[in-house]
Amino acid sequence: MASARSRLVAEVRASLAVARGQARTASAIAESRRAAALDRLRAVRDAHLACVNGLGAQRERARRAIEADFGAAARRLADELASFSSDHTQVRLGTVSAPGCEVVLPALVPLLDHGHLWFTGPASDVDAAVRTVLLRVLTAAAPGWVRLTVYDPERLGGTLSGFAPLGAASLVRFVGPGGLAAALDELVDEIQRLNALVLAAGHTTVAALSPRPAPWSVVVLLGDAATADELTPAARAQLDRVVRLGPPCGIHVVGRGLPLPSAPTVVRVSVTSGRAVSQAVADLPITLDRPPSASEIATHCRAVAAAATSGPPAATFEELLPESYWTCGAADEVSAPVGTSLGGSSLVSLGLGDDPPHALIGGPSGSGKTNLVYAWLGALCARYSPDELALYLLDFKEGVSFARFAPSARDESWLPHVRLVGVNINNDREFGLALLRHLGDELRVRAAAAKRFDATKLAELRAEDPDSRWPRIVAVIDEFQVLLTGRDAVTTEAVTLLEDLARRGRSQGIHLVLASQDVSGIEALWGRAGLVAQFTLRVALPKARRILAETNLAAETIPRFTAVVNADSGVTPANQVVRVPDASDRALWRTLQHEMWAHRPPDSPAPRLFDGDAVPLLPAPSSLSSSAVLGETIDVGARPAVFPLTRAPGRNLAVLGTRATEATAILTAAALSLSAGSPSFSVVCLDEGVAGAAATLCAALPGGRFFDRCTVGELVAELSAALDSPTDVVGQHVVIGFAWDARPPGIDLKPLLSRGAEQGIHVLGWWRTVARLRDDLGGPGSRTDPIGGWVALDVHGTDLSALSPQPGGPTWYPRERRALFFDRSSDRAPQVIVPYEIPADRLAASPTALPAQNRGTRLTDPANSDNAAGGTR
Ligand SMILES: Nc1ncnc2c1ncn2[C@@H]1O[C@H](COP(=O)(O)OP(=O)(O)OP(=O)(O)O)[C@@H](O)[C@H]1O
Repeated sequence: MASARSRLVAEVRASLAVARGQARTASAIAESRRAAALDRLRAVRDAHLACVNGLGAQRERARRAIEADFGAAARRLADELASFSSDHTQVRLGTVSAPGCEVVLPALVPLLDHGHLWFTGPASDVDAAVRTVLLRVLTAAAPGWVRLTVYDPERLGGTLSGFAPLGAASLVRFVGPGGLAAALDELVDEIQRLNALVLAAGHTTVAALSPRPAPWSVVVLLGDAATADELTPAARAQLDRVVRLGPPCGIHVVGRGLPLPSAPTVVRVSVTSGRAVSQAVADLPITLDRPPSASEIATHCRAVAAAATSGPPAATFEELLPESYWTCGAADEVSAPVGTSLGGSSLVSLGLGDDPPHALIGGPSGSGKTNLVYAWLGALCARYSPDELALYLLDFKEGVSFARFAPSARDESWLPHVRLVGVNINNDREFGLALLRHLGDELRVRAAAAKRFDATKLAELRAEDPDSRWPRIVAVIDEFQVLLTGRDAVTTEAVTLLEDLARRGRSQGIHLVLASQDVSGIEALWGRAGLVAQFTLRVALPKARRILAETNLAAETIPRFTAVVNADSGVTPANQVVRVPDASDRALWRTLQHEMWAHRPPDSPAPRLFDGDAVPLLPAPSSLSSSAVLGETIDVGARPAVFPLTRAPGRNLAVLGTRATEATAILTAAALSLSAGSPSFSVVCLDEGVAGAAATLCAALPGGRFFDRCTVGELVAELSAALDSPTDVVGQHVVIGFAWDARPPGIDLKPLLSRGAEQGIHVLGWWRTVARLRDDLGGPGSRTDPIGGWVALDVHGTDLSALSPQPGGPTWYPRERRALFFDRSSDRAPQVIVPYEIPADRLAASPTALPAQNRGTRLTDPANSDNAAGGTR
């Protein structure tokens, strides 16, 4: 039993030993596996760490690379933007910076050649931004290539006063309140002209043209709610056109406060307190640049103006004059400098001869046309003697610009070259016509002489006929368009004469210089291509329109006191820009004129001066005359208009109209001039208003008899009776009748008017209406030939139809101190005359005059045939 137990114990023990062994083995295996797993874990951990470390370094490298690229790109962009801001098409408002980016970028908005810039916000903030923009634009473009038009109705330009120095180069213009519409009209005109130019060249913008034909025009509109009223619907439509069509033409609007139409070209910027925001810079907050101070602006603008007009100093007027006077010959041409070239110091001359033969000068009022003409005339007259050059000077504007060349009460000298001066003739177009007729006559004289000598041009005529004087004639007509305004006989004849002179004057040495400020004047010519083509010398002052060729816009860009001179009909390549000196100084001119006057040829006549505002004096009777002098004709010779009293039927004269002073002057001049002959006179006065003048006249007439309402019947009866016994009439008798229409009823003038003249009894009478004269002739439908001549005052042309050869009457609009005279026996058409003023000494009582109340001596009394005073009847 024990052994069994022992065996059993042994067996258990052995089993337990085996089990323990097995457990130890399993444990050792597990331990070694755990160790291996731990090793693996460690290795993985190490590898992970290494990987993480590598990735971090890599990421750091990548981050650095990205940052470096970003910095470089930002700097590149900043550089590009900076270069943009010096490009004139973009304008810098301030700066923008993106979050997280240390680089600050310029805030640029497009303007020139792109669009418009419209600000909103408090006016003072906006105005500061506008000043920044304008100064930037002026800085970016070449000097002279940006022009400003400023509409600032509230402060009358004060908001942008710093820009005023640009005015010295005509680069800024301030438009006053009320001027907006006109300024917009001008801009639209300009767009139209530039568009035509651009389209003609096959482009769409002026920027595509080279050279650029016109500077940029920046229109600054500083309006507010109150001034918005000035934008009438028409002005609004024009503004709309400027906004839509301006940018391709270089015309841009900048401003605030007006309802600017929306268009893709308008960049809007909202401004407040030094900050701004605009879609054009992605709505990023803009920090506006510090606005320039007024003094900074002024300094800069002065520099721009100076640069735009820079160059060596311009010649003075004295420098245009030669060292010795009158040394040049005019056989081939007359030529003289008018200034120095822009940017240079060489003198630029204007010449007239075979080519170019005639000149057109244009420019708006105040642009310097007259000054240029003075400069040219001074330089010409100093070079050519009066035998070489003759001047005819006419000025149709109100003013006396050429009067200084004629003698006056203060200065007896004259410019010896001047043959004729017409001033204040704006209402006397007839005087322009008279000059053209005179030149036409001269042309015919020269053409006949040339034919005799077989000469084809002036140089040949002068060579063939050295003993005669054939100066070149230069006729200057300022504001000549006045002559061509009106569809009447004056215009028609003037155009015909101009055409003839322009065509044939070239070879005969007759040259026309036409000046005008008015585009319409040039346009009046423009319709006559043949005429304009002869004016190949063109001179365009700043802003002159239509003087140069259509596509030549040089006059738009030139500064003040310069001119584009072009001797090839205005085509662009022939442009020469000249700086014209101040030649208007009176003292300088007086010295020059005195010097030349002192050396004038001994037979040099004083020029004829026609002053439309002056009243001519009745000339002294030169000879015994049988013609009545009525007034001065409007012509070069200042001839008196005369009405001969021949013994032919109808040699009676009617003065018609209600202007008593002028009617009296005409009748007085007629009677006094006739008194140089040997007629006897009766003076009839039927209007109390002129009784004094009539009595004075009567007293001045040798043997004059005076009749009034009470006695006129006796005179008419006496004269009518004399008609029936012609042998009773001795010598010539003239009845001067004041206000015939006021005579008492029953006194019939018809026999006297119809049959008197052939028997030596002439009636020179004043009727206040044409109808009353017609009544005295027998009523409507009666013959008017007893009135051989008439002088119309304030009577309309149509009223004169029965007395005039033109159907419907002459074209006549009554005007002060002018009358229309027609002599049936000699005139084809009536002519305008100026009634004379009667010198007081001509009205001194005649020693042979009868007392006023004396109506005595019988006309038919042979004892009175020599007009000696006789006894009373
Ligand atoms: N080159 C110049 N230098 C200095 N002053 C000048 C010059 N040209 C013109 N002026 C001055 O400018 C003013 C206007 O000139 P001017 O009378 O010649 O102009 P305009 O074109 O004839 O004008 P308008 O047609 O109204 O008569 C005058 O006072 C004149 O003295």
